[in-house]
Amino acid sequence: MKSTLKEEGDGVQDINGQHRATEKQLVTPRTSSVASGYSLLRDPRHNKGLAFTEKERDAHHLRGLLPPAVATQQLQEKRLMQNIRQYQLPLQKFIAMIELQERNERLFYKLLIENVTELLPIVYTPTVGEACQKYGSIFRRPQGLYISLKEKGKIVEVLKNWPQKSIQVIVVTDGERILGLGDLGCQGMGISVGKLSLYAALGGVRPSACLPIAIDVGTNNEKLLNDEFYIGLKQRRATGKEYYELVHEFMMAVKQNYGEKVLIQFEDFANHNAFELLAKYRTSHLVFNDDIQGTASVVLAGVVSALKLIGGTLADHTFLFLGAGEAGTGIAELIAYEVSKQTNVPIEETRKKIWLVDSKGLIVRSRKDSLPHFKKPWAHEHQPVKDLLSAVKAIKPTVLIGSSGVGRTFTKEVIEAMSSINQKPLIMALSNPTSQSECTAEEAYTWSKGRAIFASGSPFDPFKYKGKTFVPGQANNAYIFPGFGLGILISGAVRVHDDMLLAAAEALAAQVSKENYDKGMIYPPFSSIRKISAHIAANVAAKAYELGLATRRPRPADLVKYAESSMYSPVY
Ligand SMILES: O=C([O-])CC(=O)C(=O)O
Ligand SMILES: [Mg+2]
Repeated sequence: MKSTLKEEGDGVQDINGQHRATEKQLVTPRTSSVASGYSLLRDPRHNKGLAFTEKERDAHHLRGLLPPAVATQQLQEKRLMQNIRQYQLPLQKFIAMIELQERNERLFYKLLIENVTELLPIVYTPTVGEACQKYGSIFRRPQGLYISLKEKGKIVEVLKNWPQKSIQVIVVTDGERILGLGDLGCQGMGISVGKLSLYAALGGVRPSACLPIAIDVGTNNEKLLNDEFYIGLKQRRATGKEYYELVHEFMMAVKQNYGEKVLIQFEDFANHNAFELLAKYRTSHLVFNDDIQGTASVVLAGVVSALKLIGGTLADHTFLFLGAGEAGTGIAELIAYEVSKQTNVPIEETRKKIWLVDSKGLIVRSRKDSLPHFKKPWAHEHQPVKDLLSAVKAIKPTVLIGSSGVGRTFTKEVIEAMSSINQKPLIMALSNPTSQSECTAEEAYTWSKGRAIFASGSPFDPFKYKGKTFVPGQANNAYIFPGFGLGILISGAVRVHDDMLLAAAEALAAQVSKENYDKGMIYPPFSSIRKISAHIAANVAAKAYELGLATRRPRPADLVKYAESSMYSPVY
């Protein structure tokens, strides 16, 4: 199927064209038309470097500005990969990739798509975490919009300063809980940029339709407050009314500027704000919280897929979580919701096979009054249990999920206890980056004597145990949000519904092959992520139509094909 719109000039396709005007129609004093000559070489969106052909060199006033050799995109890729592989440190590779993104965007995406297994850990988790920690000292060009308390009252104006006018996806963070690394303030921008690079590379959303945003209300990170290179406001975090007013102004300004159909992804907000913002805006805006909803969907997919290895139905299993924040309670709720749909048992009942441990021990009824609202549904009847190991012994879970943000908490004793209860314990160590993972792949396989089915949020290399190679899966929301976003855009969905998260999980689980299972994998490999994303997008879009939330008419007959044909291609 042919895509409906093709943008002039940059050879990329639009996937949600209803509101869109072409770049030409949108020319205002703030935008410039496509550059030529010297400025073309410095325009990352259109630059091709040595790959400009003889004809293009004549047409765009490039004669003499480039050396005589004409390279293919493949040759450019080869050279760049050679260069990147020479760097020892992941952060050096990260900087090389950012510089490429700022120099030649299409080459950046081509490289990322074709070498996704190697480069995902560089532009994304875990390296992006280190990059955010050091963002001030490695700062180059701004890659997104910074909205701080100084911009209060002027946010519409700030949005207008961004050169691209037809935005389809915004990733916004306030930097308070970046991965499992805590408060990184304004330097959380690195996460917004990284997530949106994945929207384009893995989900095929046009890069020019993506807008990374950091909301800066200060930071409580002393180290950053005392860091001379810190790029954010040097003050402690604003809270309460001041905080909520700024966020509200932002939400309203987005709608005013870009209309109803821009997807706003909340990323790495602290628990106390994440739940509240999602609840507040999900009925009035097209919002998605990646840490609550994206993580829930990817983990549900992993558990459903793992049933082929561990047996039983979803309803047969007992779940124990370490960590009862956004990820933990989000996953727990989506699993309970799915079981309830499958069995026709009310969700209040299906929650009872899901237990959560937080820093104070097992969440039980006697603690209910002192719990924040998002933990209350999990306060089941049980005597107090003080730590994870005791909880494993008391609850006897079949599935253990780490979402605590605290590394090395799945100890040898915990994994051994899981292995004594289960023939094939399912162990998911979700916290990021690698330093915060609840255990390593090596630990899970060794301590379970090769019996664990293991997946983790951050990537681990395959591990050989007693002659067998185990390939750990990466239970990271990166599998979900790019395809999920694409599904929203191709259907013109105006709201996110939990059933769309189930649809995404179902599509992802369906992509795991026998070959994958044979290696112990419960997710398909990232190398086929564009295909996976198209299937996720199609399933999400189908659900949006079914729920009456889709606005694109007519509904494309073959949604997988339509998703594929709508995807951004970085080929020159
Ligand atoms: O960014 C990632 O790798 C996954 C995620 O959302 C988080 O850990 O907060
Ligand atoms: Mg996150």
